[in-house]
Amino acid sequence: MTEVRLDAATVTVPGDGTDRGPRTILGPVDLVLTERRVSVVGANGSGKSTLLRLLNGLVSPTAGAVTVDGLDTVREGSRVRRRVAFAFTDPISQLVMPTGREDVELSLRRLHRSRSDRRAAAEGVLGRFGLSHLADQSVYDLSGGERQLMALAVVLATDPVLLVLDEPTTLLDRRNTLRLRAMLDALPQTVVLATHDLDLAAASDRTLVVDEGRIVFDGRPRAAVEHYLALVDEP
Ligand SMILES: Nc1ncnc2c1ncn2[C@@H]1O[C@H](COP(=O)(O)OP(=O)(O)OP(=O)(O)O)[C@@H](O)[C@H]1O
Repeated sequence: MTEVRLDAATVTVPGDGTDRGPRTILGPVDLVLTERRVSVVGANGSGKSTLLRLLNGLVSPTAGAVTVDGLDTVREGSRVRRRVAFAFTDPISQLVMPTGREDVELSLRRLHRSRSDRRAAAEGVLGRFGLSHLADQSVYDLSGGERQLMALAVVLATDPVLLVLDEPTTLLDRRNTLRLRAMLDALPQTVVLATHDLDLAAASDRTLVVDEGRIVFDGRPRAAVEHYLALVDEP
């Protein structure tokens, strides 16, 4: 079981040189996450991505601490990143190689030094995600949904213990959303995801509602969604 711990984690950004001074965009947040599926909901700009980015050290807390299985995301950043995969909303920012196969192989370079081992392992990963037939197609020629699934295969290739997903269904149609949900359901990994898709949020074990940089609700998904809807419906 993976444990994510935030101890008074706070993110303050410097002033922008105008009249705005430093601004706390998240926190302080105290959390211990051990559930297999955690979702994060909140309005645009509420701090969801910032919270997610703390989990693999993409953002460092300016005060407090974040640990994953006891590893500090700042002091032990590279060890944390080997355990925590992060998938961005837009898969094209994840796919850096011309084809999915090359991208999966790139992910595997640390695990498999020999080129032939890497090839074989990549084939296995692509097969596992039903993407073998798209492996050699330019990533720019994939549909949005195919690209999203390919990006997930790339980050999951190294078998991370925690998968962090920032709005994974934003670019997907209903069919691909359902495909992605089925794929997530089958994953053994712990998943923390931010989403505006309230059905997806409700399918988790625990939901956090973020508002203006604070966790304003933390609990059962259905109750969290109701809390969030009441919040956004306020005049
Ligand atoms: N590096 C930064 N410097 C200054 N402000 C930032 C920085 N990163 C985020 N912010 C601000 O912090 C707030 C929270 O941003 P964040 O991306 O976490 O929100 P979000 O809930 O993920 O939003 P969305 O649903 O629109 O993706 C926003 O007002 C954003 O402009």
